[in-house]
Amino acid sequence: MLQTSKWTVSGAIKDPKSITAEWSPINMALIDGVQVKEVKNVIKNNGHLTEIYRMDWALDDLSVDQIFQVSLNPNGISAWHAHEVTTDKIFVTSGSIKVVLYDGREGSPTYGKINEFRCGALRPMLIVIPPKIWHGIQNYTSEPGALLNIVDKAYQYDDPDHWRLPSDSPEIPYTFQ
Ligand SMILES: Cc1cn([C@H]2C[C@H](O)[C@@H](COP(=O)(O)OP(=O)(O)O[C@H]3O[C@@H](C)C(=O)[C@@H](O)[C@H]3O)O2)c(=O)[nH]c1=O
Repeated sequence: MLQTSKWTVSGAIKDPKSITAEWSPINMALIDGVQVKEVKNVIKNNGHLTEIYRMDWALDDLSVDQIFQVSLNPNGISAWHAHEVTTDKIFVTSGSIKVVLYDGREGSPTYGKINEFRCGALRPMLIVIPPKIWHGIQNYTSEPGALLNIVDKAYQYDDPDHWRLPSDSPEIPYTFQ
């Protein structure tokens, strides 16, 4: 590196690499079984179109049994959720929402791993969350946000496939800031 005269000041720290050439965070090795399908908005004269889900993306061979929407108030947090047999396919459709995953499956090759995605209108993507993966969402903006959840097993009113942990559970090595 070219030696230059001293120009920094005490305490200055040089940035490490933080992003790949495809504009993804560098430490984003996915939890085993998690898939991400990034899409691009089609901008039209009168707005834009965004594909949410296609069977021919061939992400898995699961059916679509139900789609529901979750809105998240500004600065809202909804965490932690897990399902034993249901796969969540989450797509943030408005605002910007952080989607955080944690692999608590003992024996998994990515046991203990966290994935954090910032997604929404600015960076549209479908996140496939296999069963038994803990997940939480945070609207870290002051604007409303919403997501669609495409599931392969519809919500069972009498016996929900849904486990919860508090958003600040020490069991999951993640802190919502
Ligand atoms: C999922 C669902 C819930 N409900 C009811 C059950 C409950 O009284 C109320 C809130 O449901 P939940 O507690 O599951 O909602 P919520 O706590 O927002 O959980 C949701 O958060 C996102 C991030 C997820 O990952 C999903 O697991 C989904 O369950 O809505 C339905 O009527 N239909 C449904 O399809």
